[in-house]
Amino acid sequence: MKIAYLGPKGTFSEEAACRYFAREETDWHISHSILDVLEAVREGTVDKGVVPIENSIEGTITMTVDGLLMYELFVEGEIVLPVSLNLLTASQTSLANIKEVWSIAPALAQCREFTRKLKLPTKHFDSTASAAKAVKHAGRNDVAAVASEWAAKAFDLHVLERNIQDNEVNHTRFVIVSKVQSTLANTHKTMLIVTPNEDNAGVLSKILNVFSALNINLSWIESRPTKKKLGTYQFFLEATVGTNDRSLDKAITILETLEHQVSILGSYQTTHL
Ligand SMILES: O=C(O)C(=O)C[C@]1(C(=O)O)C=C[C@@H](O)C=C1
Repeated sequence: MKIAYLGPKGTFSEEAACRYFAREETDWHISHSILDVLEAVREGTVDKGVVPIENSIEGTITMTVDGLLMYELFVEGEIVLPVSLNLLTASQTSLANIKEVWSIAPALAQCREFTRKLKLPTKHFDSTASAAKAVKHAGRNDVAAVASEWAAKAFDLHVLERNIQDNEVNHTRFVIVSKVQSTLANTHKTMLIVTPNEDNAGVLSKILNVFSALNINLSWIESRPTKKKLGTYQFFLEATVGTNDRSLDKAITILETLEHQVSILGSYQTTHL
C-alpha cells in the first residue's frame, strides 16, 4: 500500500504514519507539504495519506480542513499522537545566542509563550523536520528549530531546550485520508460538513439543536468560510457516533429536510499512540 506523509524524515507525521501502519506492508511517499500529501491522494499517486488536523494547544490545522474539501477526500481513520517540542541547534550553544526560531506555523504557535518571552522572531517552514534540516545546513549557531527528538537524531542536532510548548500535555490528531469512502463497521466517530441553505439569524444554533435534541455528542466544530462571500460559512462537525447509529441518520434527514446540504466525510475509529 502506498502512503504519503509530510516529510522530510523526522516529522511528527512520519512518526504517526510509521507507528500506525507498523504491521502493514507499506511503500512510503514523502511529500514536501500538507497540501502535497492531499494532492498525491487525489491524483492516485498513493492509496492513502496521513495529515495533521488538530492540535490540543493551537486548534484546527485549517490547511488540512480546506485541502480535504478542495481535493474531495474522505477520512477513514484518526490517530492521536503526544507531541513534545524541543529547541534544536546545530551545536552546543546558549539560549542567549539564539536570534531566530524556525519551524512549521502550527509548531511555532504551540510554543508562542516561549518565543514571546525571549522576544525571538520566527520563520516559517513546511514542517518541523525541514526547519531542523535547514538549521543543520545553515552553518549558523544563532538559529534554532522547533522539532521532535526524532528530528534531532535524524539531523544530528543538539537539544538546547526540551518540552517548550505552552502546555506540558500536548497532542496532535492526524487523519488518514483516501479518495474513496470506506465502509467501516464498528466506527465510533463521524465527520460531517453542513452547508446552511441560507445565512439567517441563529442558523448554526438551529443546526446544533438537531444534534442535541437527538442526544448526539459533538466532539469538534469548525467553521470555514465558503470563500465566496464574506460572512458565509460551512461547518465541519464531528459526532461521537458511527454511521450505523440510527440517531445520526435521523439528524441528517432532518437537516436535509431543512434544506441544509450535508455530506459525510468519513466514519472511523481513534487510535491513541
Ligand atoms: O511538521 C511536522 O513535524 C508535522 O508533522 C506537522 C505538525 C502540524 O502541522 O501540526 C504535526 C504535529 C505537530 O503538531 C507539529 C507539526
